[in-house]
Amino acid sequence: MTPKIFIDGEHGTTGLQIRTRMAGRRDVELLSIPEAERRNAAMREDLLNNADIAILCLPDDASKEAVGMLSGNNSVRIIDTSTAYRIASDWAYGFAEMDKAQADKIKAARHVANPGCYPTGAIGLIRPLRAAGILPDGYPVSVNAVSGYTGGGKQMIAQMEDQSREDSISANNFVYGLPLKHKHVPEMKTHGLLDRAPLFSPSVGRFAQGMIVQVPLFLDDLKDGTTIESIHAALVAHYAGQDIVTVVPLAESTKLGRVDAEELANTDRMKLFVFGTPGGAHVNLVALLDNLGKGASGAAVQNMDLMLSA
Ligand SMILES: NC(=O)C1=CN([C@@H]2O[C@H](COP(=O)(O)OP(=O)(O)OC[C@H]3O[C@@H](n4cnc5c(N)ncnc54)[C@H](OP(=O)(O)O)[C@@H]3O)[C@@H](O)[C@H]2O)C=CC1
Ligand SMILES: CC(=O)N[C@@H](CCC(=O)OP(=O)(O)O)C(=O)O
Repeated sequence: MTPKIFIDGEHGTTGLQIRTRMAGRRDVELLSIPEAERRNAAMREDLLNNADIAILCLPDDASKEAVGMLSGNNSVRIIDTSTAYRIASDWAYGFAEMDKAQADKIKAARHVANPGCYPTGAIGLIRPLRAAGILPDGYPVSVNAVSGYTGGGKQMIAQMEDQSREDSISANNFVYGLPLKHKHVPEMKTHGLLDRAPLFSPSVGRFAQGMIVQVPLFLDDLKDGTTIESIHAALVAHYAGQDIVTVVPLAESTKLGRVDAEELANTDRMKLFVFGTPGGAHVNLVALLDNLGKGASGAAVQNMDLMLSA
């Protein structure tokens, strides 16, 4: 039988992008709710319970409510794109490339938590270095990032695009998360295998989709003998055989003068770079992705496909 998929929140930013990615697919049947009924709880509950996989594209509270609507149902599998379950031990974390066993965990899981956009970049850079023993216990990790404004969902899109609104945003680039308590920090710490919470400073630019995540490192404070080449080699080994997450060769990245945050917009891929000078004191790790691609909707469809392949 053709598996039935219901996207709860299908008329929002992430939901719409998932729907677009599924358009034309004949191997799945999409259950749909009319836009005007998107908050009709009885209708949602019915559709949720009739799906084989429910993809939740809702704010955290509404996600928890949807999971509650499925509490008596032992067959529906869930992919949640919110922050609600990303460090819950009974949910599989939906970052298939984060280590060798993760894709199989996602395949077998009933409940999958889709990663946050910024954590996808940060964990993608940090976890391989923790696993290889290069990034020692206690290292004070900083994560600096810029996102396209669709990362803020329907509300921020309207604030950036409609300057007649009372709450419009006129800045072309702004830093936020200033109290340093962003909701993505616990997820970066847990799945980045860090013993100290990273210092995370996000920002938004006046472009719709795209993201750069940077993790600067002091080589002297890493495992003895670490070099730009050994860091790059550890990332290359970690992502060997992957095609969605790739590591840019040093010979290529050393020639670059800049990295464009929009380069991977409208793709589901992520590129990792290691910048610095051989023999120098510092390296800067950079992840490039689309906040709505590998950072959200692309990852959700990848996870759905893994679950359907079980
Ligand atoms: N945008 C991004 O880049 C990313 C987003 N995410 C996560 O994905 C989830 C969705 O975010 P995003 O698509 O950006 O948000 P949007 O605000 O664009 O869309 C959310 C959708 O959910 C609907 N909704 C809100 N509350 C309820 C409710 N109680 N019952 C039913 N429907 C409801 C909204 O309807 P209404 O229009 O009526 O408000 C809207 O259609 C969030 O948890 C977000 O954190 C994850 C990674 C990246
Ligand atoms: C630009 C912007 O506002 N971005 C969002 C994160 C987008 C994302 O990844 O959302 P979830 O973790 O909720 O899934 C923020 O900083 O809250």
